[in-house]
Amino acid sequence: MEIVGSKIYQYDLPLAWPLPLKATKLKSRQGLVLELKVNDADQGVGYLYGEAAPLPDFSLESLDAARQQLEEIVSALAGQEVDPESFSCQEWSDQPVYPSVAFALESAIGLPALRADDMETALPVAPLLTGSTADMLKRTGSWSSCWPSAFKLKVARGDGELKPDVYRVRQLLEALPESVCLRLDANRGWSLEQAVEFVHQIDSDRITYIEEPVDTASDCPAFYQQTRMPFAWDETLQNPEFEFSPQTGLAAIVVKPTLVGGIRRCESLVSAARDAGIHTVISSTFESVLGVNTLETLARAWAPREAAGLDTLTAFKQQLFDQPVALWQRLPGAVLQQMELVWR
Ligand SMILES: O=C(O)CCC(=O)C1=CC=C[C@@H](O)[C@@H]1C(=O)O
Ligand SMILES: [Mg+2]
Repeated sequence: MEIVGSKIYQYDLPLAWPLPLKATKLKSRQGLVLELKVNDADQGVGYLYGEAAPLPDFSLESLDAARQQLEEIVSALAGQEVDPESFSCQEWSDQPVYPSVAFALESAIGLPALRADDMETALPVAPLLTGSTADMLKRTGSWSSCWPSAFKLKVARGDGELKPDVYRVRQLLEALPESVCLRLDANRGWSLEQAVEFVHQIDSDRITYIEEPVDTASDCPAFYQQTRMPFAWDETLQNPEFEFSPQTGLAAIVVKPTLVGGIRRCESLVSAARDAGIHTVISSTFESVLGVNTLETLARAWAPREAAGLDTLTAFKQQLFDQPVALWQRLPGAVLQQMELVWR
């Protein structure tokens, strides 16, 4: 496949409420959309898209740095032949490629090769509960479709106080059918003692796992030993030096390509986890609908039966687009015009 041309657009989409991250409350979400014009021996000329949307507080690269690196790599790719099945963007840069940039490039080029034949069967998703306990109970209380296997919610957001989390989890478990579990995410917000104490105060049988339960990752095995509560890795995977090796008590890896890297890096983590019998949850980072659609394709390819962590579009007041966009087609003019063309 030949890269015939490329453009980079920038979006700025309002969020439905200020999104609490670590230090920041985000009112609008910004990101880059890469458009590649390609010529494929079988398909002819077409358009492929990728999204680079570093998340403030979570990504190490800024939007400007991502944009600059994306420009450098697409310049190097102009007129070049690439193999969608093995394309690795690191081969086109002297610098370590930022995760968000690798995700944009490798998903734009590699996604057609990963698309499953069956894109119709619904992908299971673990809905993300946000806001106050009342907001969460309102959402679960008016649940009208099939119950998911699990909901996800954040814990350890207070100032070290365990009580609010304990009450919230107890209330939710009481309100939900017995068959529904919770996935909790502490984002490394607890000490080992706090995490252990928390588990002792809840009905741990209906907690699938706690993502990053403790502030010191090397304490995870001790956490499991003292509680028998499975844990999952998210932040741990974001260390570029990280190499997968299974640990007792590790239930799942929560893979966020925008924060971990491109298809090649994520694929190697997913396959190492699979070999070790560890679950993979593909998860989003508040990307636009374009990025979330890409992540859905990856989830179908890598972990089709696992409830994916893709319930983040509800945070947007307005979506980049509402209609399905066919592969190889150019995005409609009205969608492109909503964004700023920042490079061509
Ligand atoms: O993983 C999911 O189910 C949804 C996404 C999600 O929870 C997150 C996305 C990005 C940053 C955090 O707010 C949070 C996480 O840490 O997992
Ligand atoms: Mg997490």
